[in-house]
Amino acid sequence: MKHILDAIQSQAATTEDFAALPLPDSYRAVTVHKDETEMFAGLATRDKDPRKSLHLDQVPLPELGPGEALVAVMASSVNYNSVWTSIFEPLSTFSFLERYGRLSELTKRHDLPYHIIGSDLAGVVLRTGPGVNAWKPGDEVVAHCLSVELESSDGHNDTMLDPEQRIWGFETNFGGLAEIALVKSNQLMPKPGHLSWEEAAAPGLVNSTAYRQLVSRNGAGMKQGDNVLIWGASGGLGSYATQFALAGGANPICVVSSPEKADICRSMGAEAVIDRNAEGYKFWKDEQTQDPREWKRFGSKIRELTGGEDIDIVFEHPGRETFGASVYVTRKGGTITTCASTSGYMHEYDNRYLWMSLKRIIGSHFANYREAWEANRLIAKGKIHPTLSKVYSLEETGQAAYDVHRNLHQGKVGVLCLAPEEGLGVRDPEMRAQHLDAINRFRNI
Ligand SMILES: C/C=C/C(=O)SCCNC(=O)CCNC(=O)[C@H](O)C(C)(C)COP(=O)(O)OP(=O)(O)OC[C@H]1O[C@@H](n2cnc3c(N)ncnc32)[C@H](O)[C@@H]1OP(=O)(O)O
Ligand SMILES: NC(=O)C1=CN([C@@H]2O[C@H](COP(=O)(O)OP(=O)(O)OC[C@H]3O[C@@H](n4cnc5c(N)ncnc54)[C@H](OP(=O)(O)O)[C@@H]3O)[C@@H](O)[C@H]2O)C=CC1
Repeated sequence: MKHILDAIQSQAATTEDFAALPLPDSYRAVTVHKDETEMFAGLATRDKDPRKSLHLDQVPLPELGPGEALVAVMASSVNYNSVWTSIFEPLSTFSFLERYGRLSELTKRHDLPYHIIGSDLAGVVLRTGPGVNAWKPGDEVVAHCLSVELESSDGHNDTMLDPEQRIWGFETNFGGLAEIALVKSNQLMPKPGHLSWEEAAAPGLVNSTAYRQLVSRNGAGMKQGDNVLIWGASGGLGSYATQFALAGGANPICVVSSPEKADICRSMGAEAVIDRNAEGYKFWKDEQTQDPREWKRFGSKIRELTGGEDIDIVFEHPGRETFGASVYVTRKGGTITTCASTSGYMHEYDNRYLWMSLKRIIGSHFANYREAWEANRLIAKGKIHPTLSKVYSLEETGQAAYDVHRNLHQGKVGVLCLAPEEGLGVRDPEMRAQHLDAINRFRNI
């Protein structure tokens, strides 16, 4: 891999130079193993430890197919989907690989006894397959994680609706937590020049998801002045949702679980912040029974912070624990938009508050290429910033995933893949200097 890294670091290598670089037969990648999917059987979710299930393996280079690209990965990031993969919940991701493998001769490549995970990358294109014209070896890129086949008419209005829609590195193999990744070329986007490799790799998945869920007309279609309730406002998704709300002239009401996280939200510019731990909300009296008085206490706190107004849009992802409260505190005609259920996917809410007050629940999942492109463009223009806190080496990915699983992190956790150290890959230092404080806001806290 050294000659690849040297070419990238030289900044002088041409497209032809990159195209002529010999590719290795194998490379290092973070994997889960098919024969270990039962290793945590009987343990509580919290006790399933990604450090035990994530391996760093030497794996063979996959064959390059039409419309695809092989990318040298300089840096990646940990997403919660990699936590799900590593604890084999809600189901083992090998079932996704087996299903994908049944689709065609080419997709059979993905059905292996190991799963290379990871749904973000920043790096350099090494090779492109037949039919790829928009990208060439040597291009510095980030990759979004939408993988689609687009053979059906269903996906041609909004590619997220393709019946063969998958999340790369979660429902496909050859993901980004590795030295080399295999992507479809329509996952590629230009790497923002003012960011280092690890900063550029951090926003991708969560930034695109938050963009669709909150801003896009496919999601909540946020507008100026909206009161937006953001759960986990300093976490992966929430740290971008908060920035979108502020940049779009809305009013974020940020929910977090510690004074440090509340401070980060304030430093981003949010004024209304709720520390759910300090307030001691108990939306569930026991495993089966919610407590509407606690929804009301939460709603009163929101009214206190907004001058008496209720929520136009709830940015939901904790799921079971918070969903009843989210539906309750939404104003008449308002929207609850959800993309996940971290605390449990069987939600319960009082439907009277939904139908009588004409509220809507919108399901949202990742983003189409255009939405991911628009979200990346905002990063490239310095309107939205990475929220990278801590950076680990590829060897330490298990610990990185453990931090996210245990909610010990802030914003995003990065992983260096081929990049030998942090801070490399900046091509526009002048622009970087203009945004340095914002870029570093989450670092080392
Ligand atoms: C970007 C980052 C994102 C995230 O982080 S998201 C968070 C992580 N992701 C998750 O937690 C989601 C993980 N995935 C899942 O839990 C499962 O993946 C799903 C629940 C989403 C789907 O379940 P499944 O069993 O995999 O697929 P089925 O579509 O339900 O198909 C199973 C069989 O059921 C049949 N079926 C589907 N709908 C119907 C229907 N309406 N009526 C009758 N049958 C139906 C199908 O055809 C198929 O059948 P046949 O097994 O024979 O192929
Ligand atoms: N469908 C999609 O396209 C996507 C789905 N997801 C899913 O969204 C979820 C969140 O992802 P991400 O933001 O990256 O994860 P993070 O862990 O980085 O952030 C989530 C935040 O939510 C808060 N939170 C967690 N549990 C609860 C709870 N029980 N009640 C209230 N708040 C809670 C925590 O903040 P605090 O403790 O400060 O309150 C936490 O920091 C995951 O389940 C992930 O799989 C993520 C991206 C895309």
